[in-house]
Order: sequence, then structure tokens, then C-alpha cells
Amino acid sequence: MSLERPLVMGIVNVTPDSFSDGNAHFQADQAIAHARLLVEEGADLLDIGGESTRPGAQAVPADEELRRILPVIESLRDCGVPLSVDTCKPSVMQAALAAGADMINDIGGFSAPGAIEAVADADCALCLMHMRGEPRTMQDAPSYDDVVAEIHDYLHQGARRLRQAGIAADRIVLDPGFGFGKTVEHNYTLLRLLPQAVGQEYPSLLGVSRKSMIGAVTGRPPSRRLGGSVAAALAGAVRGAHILRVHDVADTVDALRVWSAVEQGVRA
Ligand SMILES: Cn1cnc2c(O)nc(N)nc21
Repeated sequence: MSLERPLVMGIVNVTPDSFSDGNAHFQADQAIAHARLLVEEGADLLDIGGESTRPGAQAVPADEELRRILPVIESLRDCGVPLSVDTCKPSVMQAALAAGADMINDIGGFSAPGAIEAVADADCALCLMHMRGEPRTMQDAPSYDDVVAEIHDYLHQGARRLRQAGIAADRIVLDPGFGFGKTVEHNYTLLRLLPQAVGQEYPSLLGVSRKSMIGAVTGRPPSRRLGGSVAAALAGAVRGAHILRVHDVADTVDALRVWSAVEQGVRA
């Protein structure tokens, strides 16, 4: 995929408890219909997840996670855009790749035993994200001496682990993990200093859509965070983010088109 312009990754939650649209798409058929709508709205790729990663979320067993996402992956193989699968479990990674996934998005940074082995011989893209702790506890008073430097170092140590396993550099995407063991202040510092947090060696993925960092400065509930989410996505695009992981694809695509017209002129 070309990374000359920021790509829009549409979120497809196949979970009953995701923080912003839990239960809305729990059934596979609803998730599939939602995913196809996101593609029509202009999503460049989709991120399919069967286990909520919001703060406080309970873990989901691998068989349940697969029961949720495999029908969705199989049905969307013909949707016209690459499919990313959001999971930390090596067994789910392998099954998702066998079902046709093009990317594995691991909020755990491929740190689980067997995670690197599960993807090393595939040709899929890999998103390595920073998380401090685990969803159930990660927001219990997170603290850093230098949040930007520590996350930069974690991401590049993780990339080195992947490279040492023989994984080509062009398969790797890095992500600071907004909201994953960070205070609101940490999140805005990371967004402001995104280039320093991710470095220049690998493309970056940004996931801020509808998150509590948006609510904290707007006072809006998750269902009313569109304006803040688009603003944060653009702030990331201006700072070089390559993939924007969002719920609201059409609005984000519109915002990027207007920004591009300002920066590069209006295409006929
Ligand atoms: C699954 N998921 C939820 N938030 C995310 C984020 O910010 N980045 C990535 N890579 N995945 C996320």
C-alpha cells in the first residue's frame, strides 16, 4: 500500500463491550455490513477486532475471539481493501492469517510467547503498539520519566526483535498506543511530539478516535467526539502519521481531502 498520503483504517469491532460501539456490531452479519459501509465511505483498510481493548476490558479466550472474527474475515476477503486483525494471541494471529488477514495489529507489541513465530514466515504487515500493562489495569496511575523517549525506545526495541527474527523492515508499522497506559497529558505530549515518539525509520499508526483523551478536553461522551477525533487525526496527519485508525471514516476522509487541498492545491 502506498503511504504517500495518510491512510484511513476503519474500525470493525466484533465485540459486545467496545467502549464506543459495543454490542452495535456484535453479530457477525452486522459487523460485516458495517465494514462494507466503511469501505464505501473510503476506508483504505479495515481493523477487525474480537476482544475489546478499552481500559478495564476483560480478557477473551482465543476460541471465543476466533468465533467472533473468523466469519467476518472470511466474508470480507472480497471487500476490496486489506484486512488488519487486532489481536495479541499467537493462535488467533495464525488463524486470522490462514483466513486471509493482510495485517496483524498487536496492541501487545508481539511480546506474547510465540507471537513473533506466529507471523515471521507470513508476508503480512505488522503493527507494533506500545502499551504499559494490560487493558484491565493500564490506566491505574501510569507514570513515565520521559514518556516520548521511553515509548520511542520501546517501539524501536520491539522493531529490532522483529528484524532479528528475519522480518523485513517494510512489514513493520509502529504505534505509540494512545490511551494504553497513559494519562491525558501523556497522550497530548505524544501527539504533539509524534515524530520523536515514533522516529523516522518506520511508518506510524495513530489511534485516537473517540478516546478519553478527546473527552477529557471536550467534555463529550464517546458518541459526541467526532469533531475532537477529526481534529486529533489531522494533528497526527500534519505530524506525519501514515495510518489513522478511526470509527468515523467518511468524516475523516473529508477532513483529509480538505487538508490536502490546502496543502497541495485542489485536484481537478
Ligand atoms: C485495537 N486498538 C485500539 N486502539 C488502538 C490504537 O490506538 N492503535 C492500535 N494499533 N490498535 C488499537
